[in-house]
Amino acid sequence: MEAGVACKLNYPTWIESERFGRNSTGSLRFSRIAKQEHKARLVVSAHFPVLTSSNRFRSVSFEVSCSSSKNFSASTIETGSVHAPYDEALVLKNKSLEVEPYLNGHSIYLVGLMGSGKTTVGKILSNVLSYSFCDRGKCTSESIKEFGLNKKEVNGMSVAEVFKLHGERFFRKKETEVLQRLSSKKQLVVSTGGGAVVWDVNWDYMQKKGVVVWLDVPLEALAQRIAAVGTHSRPLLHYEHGDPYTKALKRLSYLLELRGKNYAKANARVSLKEIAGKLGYRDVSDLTPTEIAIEALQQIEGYLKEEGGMVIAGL
Ligand SMILES: Nc1ncnc2c1ncn2[C@@H]1O[C@H](COP(=O)(O)OP(=O)(O)OP(=O)(O)O)[C@@H](O)[C@H]1O
Ligand SMILES: O=C(O)C1=C[C@@H](O)[C@@H](O)[C@H](O)C1
Repeated sequence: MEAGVACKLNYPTWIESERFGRNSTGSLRFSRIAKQEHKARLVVSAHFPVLTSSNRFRSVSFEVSCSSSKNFSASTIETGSVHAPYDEALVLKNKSLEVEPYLNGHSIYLVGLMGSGKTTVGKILSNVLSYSFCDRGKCTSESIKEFGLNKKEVNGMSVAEVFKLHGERFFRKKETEVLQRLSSKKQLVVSTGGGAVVWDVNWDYMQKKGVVVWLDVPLEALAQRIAAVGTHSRPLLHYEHGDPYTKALKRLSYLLELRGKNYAKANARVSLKEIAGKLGYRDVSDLTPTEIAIEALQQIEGYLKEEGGMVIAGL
């Protein structure tokens, strides 16, 4: 009887469809009752190892035991292993559902050096949380019509042109105006400019109804990303000489020295080095933007739990 029930229930399929969470290692137990025939209860205990960059599948070892309404003592009917895929979209969704009650509508402000992924990760977070995404003022929500201060244009000019014509200070003032206007809104994910952390007043605006999250990416990885797309749209890199990678690395090192203590004031820090270490990856470039977004939610949850939930003024 037991083997027959086990075959019908196809337990490797459950293992693949169950939530494994994103712990780097651990174990799970779950059971199903087969209504047909002898009302048997099958229990699967699964143990899953650390993820490695070379393999985004987990080799899950399992033990299946079975008991029936007539015979309560469980007997092991099979042990073995299956390859369970790591479904990052599902993990992200589950994490967002866990975080939502703590977040309670707080906006998320992403800060970090240029190229750190504020736009890329921000879009993923806004989708999964159903928040409006704002790239320095331009928001996806129709109800928020802000002055545009996004990457492509400020009053019709590129950021590079604004820096050239009006200077950095003018740009920063506009950035502050945008943050001030966004500060009264909830349910936003905001990708801020790399230098937004420098002016104290911006912190008051970001933290009024928001949690500030620092995307902490190693300088070499940032320089690689920027070199891949070119430095033309990032005016602060134009002060340096050399090939795009060298220009980016030099300027970013200088900016980090200047701003490091400001980024460190963020409520939550997402360190790519730490995530790569936890997941057993050799290099931060192995991390997907979704894996980074999951860690951001994890860090936000940690911060809000520590703060006793909804402590941010006005919520
Ligand atoms: N996790 C990642 N892995 C690899 N490339 C990434 C990752 N995240 C972002 N990128 C790439 O890095 C570049 C910069 O990303 P993005 O525009 O999201 O950063 P940003 O912090 O908004 O930058 P900026 O402040 O300069 O506008 C883009 O080309 C993007 O595709
Ligand atoms: O680090 C900075 O100061 C900047 C970063 C980019 O996001 C742009 O907002 C602009 O190039 C300034």
